[in-house]
Amino acid sequence: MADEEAERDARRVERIERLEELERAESAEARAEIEDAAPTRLAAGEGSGETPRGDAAGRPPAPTVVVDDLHVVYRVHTAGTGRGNAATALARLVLRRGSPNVHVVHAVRGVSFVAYRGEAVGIIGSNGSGKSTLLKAIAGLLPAERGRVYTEGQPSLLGVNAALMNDLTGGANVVLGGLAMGMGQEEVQARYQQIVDFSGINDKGDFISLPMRTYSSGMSARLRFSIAAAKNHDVLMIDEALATGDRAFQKRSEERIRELREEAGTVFLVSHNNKSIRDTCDRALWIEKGELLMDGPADEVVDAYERG
Ligand SMILES: Nc1ncnc2c1ncn2[C@@H]1O[C@H](COP(=O)(O)OP(=O)(O)OP(=O)(O)O)[C@@H](O)[C@H]1O
Repeated sequence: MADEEAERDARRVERIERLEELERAESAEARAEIEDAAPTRLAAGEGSGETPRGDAAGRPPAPTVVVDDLHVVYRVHTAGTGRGNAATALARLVLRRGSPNVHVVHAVRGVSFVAYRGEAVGIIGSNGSGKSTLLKAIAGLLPAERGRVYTEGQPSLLGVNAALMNDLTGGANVVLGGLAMGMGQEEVQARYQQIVDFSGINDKGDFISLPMRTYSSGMSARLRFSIAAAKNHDVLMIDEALATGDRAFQKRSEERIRELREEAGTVFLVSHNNKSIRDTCDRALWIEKGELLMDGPADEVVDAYERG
């Protein structure tokens, strides 16, 4: 048992060193050399029990996200009671006790996994189990209390709460969103109609010229997904967006997610819709109380989750 753990740790360290080497590599040739030199076991999926597919030449796939013993803690400052004085505050400092008014939530507890290019990874678990927190930490929006996250490229978190400007029209938000994702003016113009058509916002009238605050939550979520999905991402993380669209939109989204994966990206999908996870993902992580309970083929993990 201890040997297995030591072996796993050694593999993690090797993977991390290789990713750091990749980060430092100055040219595409140097990166290709490092990737070619990677021992196959570095590319084998830890915990999933599956060896991820390689490329057409049989080379092992490149890791895009390495999460290593990640812990994320929220500290919520609750309203004080007004009691206490400088002496009690000093005692707390000296005794290294936290403030009684700080509520600590340990939302992610020691999660480790490696995701690869071309994978779609579903994240499932009950309410409050830590799924969204995990995605935010991978996107770099929350700091790790302990452990580390390594990513290849800039991960994009697409949530139903992603910030668009509610007072602006849907159309203006398509332009803003495209620019914010790094597209040029011309590219945004070229893709504008495709984004609007994909979202289906104009299917029942000219809604795209109305302010977004007049949209239903489903319409807003569809437009957000359509804007984000217009670009190719190294790592795209989607939080529940599919749950809010109708069946036709969900089908289009699943198709687009498949394309994004084929374009060599990695997609993470948080959803309470088990069918979406089964249809869209090949692998799933089951998170419960902040811990990784199971990591494996999506069908097997969802089956186990449904059995409870
Ligand atoms: N901003 C925050 N401040 C403090 N605690 C938080 C915050 N966000 C989430 N939490 C807590 O962290 C834990 C994990 O929440 P998280 O939103 O990651 O779960 P989830 O699995 O995505 O839940 P759901 O399925 O309901 O969306 C919960 O106990 C939640 O109360």
